This record gives sequence, structure tokens and C-alpha cells, in this order.
Amino acid sequence: MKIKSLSRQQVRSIDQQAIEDYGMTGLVLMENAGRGAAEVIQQNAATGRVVILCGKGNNGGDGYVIARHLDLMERQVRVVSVVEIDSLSGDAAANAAIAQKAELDVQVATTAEAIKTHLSDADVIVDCLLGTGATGPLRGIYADAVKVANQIKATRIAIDVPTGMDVDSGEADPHTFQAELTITFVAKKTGFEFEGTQSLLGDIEVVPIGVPRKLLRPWALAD
Ligand SMILES: NC(=O)C1=CN([C@@H]2O[C@H](COP(=O)(O)OP(=O)(O)OC[C@H]3O[C@@H](n4cnc5c(N)ncnc54)[C@H](OP(=O)(O)O)[C@@H]3O)[C@@H](O)[C@H]2O)[C@H](O)CC1
Ligand SMILES: [K+]
Repeated sequence: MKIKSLSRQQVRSIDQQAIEDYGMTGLVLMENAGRGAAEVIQQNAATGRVVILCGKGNNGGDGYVIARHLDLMERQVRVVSVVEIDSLSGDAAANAAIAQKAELDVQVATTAEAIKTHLSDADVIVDCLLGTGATGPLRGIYADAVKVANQIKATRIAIDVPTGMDVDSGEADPHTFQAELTITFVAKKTGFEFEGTQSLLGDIEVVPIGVPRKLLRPWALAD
């Protein structure tokens, strides 16, 4: 089923309906998102060390799921959290805890220098810093993290939306993550259609996250 581009509000309400009306859980949606993204990463960047930059919200939570599934594929993978892990909550905190209990390589780096150190041997950099919860210009360590990531010679893959890009308007912060590939959930986002976003998005792959067809029908593109 092809879904038309969705706004922040639309994709977040689909999330809410899947949970409230269909009884799905955020953890199931996050697992589907992360597993699907890991499979697309494996298809597009099949070798080398993957370093995943994680923020404090559910976009970051996706990163811990992606790490677990790439580890299962026997990839070398490292998570770099730009915030203290105990500042995470909900599904993101749950997946960070699973990753740590699984003894995955999880590092906390809250300065540009520390981030640079942990990115220095990356062949692939995955942006799980901010997704549809981002508002306004990049704050603090997030701007630093994107700046450092854009300077490293590696394949850059954005999860859901390149950090720094507004998901509705396509407006890009001066330090927006420059992706070769953007893996986005449920559907493309309205902001992706705007002038100048192509050079930041790279190729776009849409990953379904298990939301029932009936729920998606109102946004389906006529076949
Ligand atoms: N149905 C789906 O598509 C699913 C998507 N998933 C993923 O979840 C994210 C959305 O997660 P959310 O927690 O709502 O938001 P983010 O992770 O994008 O943002 C987290 C927090 O970051 C802070 N923030 C916001 N703007 C900025 C900024 N400009 N600079 C710095 N920090 C910022 C803010 O927290 P504060 O406390 O600082 O205000 C945000 O709350 C979605 O994109 C997908 O990746 C689910 O995994 C599954 C279903
Ligand atoms: K992102």
C-alpha cells in the first residue's frame, strides 16, 4: 500500500492510534522500526564498522534496536549516546537497557571531542539523534554531533529524518546531517518534497513498522 507523504502530526497520530485503538505497544513499533532499518543498512552498507549516534528520545531508541539487530548480523557496531543514559525514558530507556545488558558497545559522549573519538573508526555513521520530535534549531551537543559526523569520511545514513531538517517544512539547520540514505518509517514526510532537501536526504527508503493496513487506509495513495 503506497502512503502519501505525512506530516509530523499525522505520523505521530498514526503511532497513537496503533497504540490506543489497536492495542499495539510503542516497543513493538520501535522493534519493527529498528529491525527494518537494520535490514536496509545491511543491504546498503554491508561491510565495515557501524557507529550509531543516539539522542534522548525514541529516535535514539531506534538506534539501540538497530545496534542489536546489526550485532545479530555479526556486524561491528557501536552506539554513541550524546546524553547520559539515565536521561532516557520509556521505550528508548528500555532498549538502551537491553543493549547494555547484551553487552553491546555503548559509549556516552557528551562533548564534541569525545564524539569525534568514538566516530574516528566509523565506516558507516547512523543518525539516531533526532526524529519527528525535533523542534527549532539544533541545541548544544546535537549541533556538535552533526558537525563532527559531517566531517568524517564515512557513509552517512539518517533514521526517520536527517537531524537538523524540519520534517514538515524541509527547512534545514545550518548543521543538518548530510545523509547518503534516509530510512524513514511508515511513509515519506511532507518536508522531503521541498527544494534543497535532496542533497541532505540522499536516497529514501520507507520502512513499514507493522501498523495495520486498515489504520493506514485514509492516507493511502489511490492505486
Ligand atoms: N510511528 C513511527 O514513525 C515511530 C517512530 N519512532 C521513532 O520515534 C521518533 C520520535 O521520537 P520522539 O521521542 O517523539 O522525538 P525525538 O527522538 O525526535 O526527540 C527527542 C527529544 O529531543 C529533544 N529535542 C527536540 N528538539 C531538539 C533540538 N532542536 N535540539 C536538541 N534537542 C531537541 C526533545 O527533548 P527535550 O526534553 O530536550 O525538549 C525531544 O523530546 C521518530 O522520529 C522515530 O525515529 C518509534 O521508534 C516507533 C514508531
Ligand atoms: K535522525
